Amino acid sequence: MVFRIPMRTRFRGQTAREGVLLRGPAGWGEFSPFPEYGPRECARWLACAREAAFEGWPAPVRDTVPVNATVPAVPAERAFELVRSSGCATAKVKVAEPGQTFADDLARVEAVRDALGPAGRLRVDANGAWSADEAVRRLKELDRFGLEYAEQPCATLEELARVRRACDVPIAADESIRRAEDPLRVRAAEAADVAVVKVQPLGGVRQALRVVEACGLPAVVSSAVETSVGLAAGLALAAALPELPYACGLGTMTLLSGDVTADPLVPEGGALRVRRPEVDEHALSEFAIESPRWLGRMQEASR
Ligand SMILES: O=C(O)CCC(=O)c1ccccc1C(=O)O
Ligand SMILES: [Mg+2]
Repeated sequence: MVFRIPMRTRFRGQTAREGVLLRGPAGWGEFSPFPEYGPRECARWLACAREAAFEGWPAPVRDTVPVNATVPAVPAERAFELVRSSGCATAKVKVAEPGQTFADDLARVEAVRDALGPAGRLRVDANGAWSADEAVRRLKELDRFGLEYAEQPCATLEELARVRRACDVPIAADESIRRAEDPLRVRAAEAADVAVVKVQPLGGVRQALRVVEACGLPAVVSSAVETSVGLAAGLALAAALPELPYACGLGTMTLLSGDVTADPLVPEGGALRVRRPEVDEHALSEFAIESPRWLGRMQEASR
């Protein structure tokens, strides 16, 4: 069944999340690759949905997973409110949004530090938008608000490595880790201190566990802004990792305007309880759409 759920705030240039939910003997799985992704990339997203529906996941080693509040490129006052109401002790702030200035970033990050208090952890995510020189300058400036790390400040591994050598802020690789072979490149280039991993692009929980092991870096499990069905797969990965030193980016349910379960995976006291919510047929019907395009995408991904 195909769904379309409007987002509360534009994120990654998107105003709604669409995808397919499939049901198998092990439960529901979500297939929701972003619109621009081709069949080869989509095949891994589909493998993740199939694992969820037909195999299930490895046993968890913890029963709660701390999460960060995710702060889109919103005005400072909104950012403050978002973090305050999240109950999270860690926040991730989007910076370098196209059409905005560095003054906007500084104001947003300052507001988030105010909302968190001095003990909170604050990370920024530039989605690869800065050059290496720009990143070094801007991270040094933003670090007056105390940064836990900077996620993907630049696009390439070479740039990430240069920034990592030139400033004290730890570097996390996100877009640089999309395929199973990527972590080894990140490690070889000494480009990052932290690996951000997402279950759908990596092809499921088992595959992602292997990727993290091969990478040898501490992992942060992050969502692709999924329904609770997709989030549950990320949560299963975070719950099964031998070590989890950082809060995960799985607190994104509140970015969507609705969910396919009556019991959404939203953080309580800054953490998610490890579980797999039941899909609710009534909630599902509210967001169901007809879409031959999505069924075609799924077919192409299975070839
Ligand atoms: O990490 C988080 O806090 C939430 C997930 C997130 O930011 C994200 C979600 C979808 C696509 C890209 C990104 C990103 O990390 O840039
Ligand atoms: Mg990111």
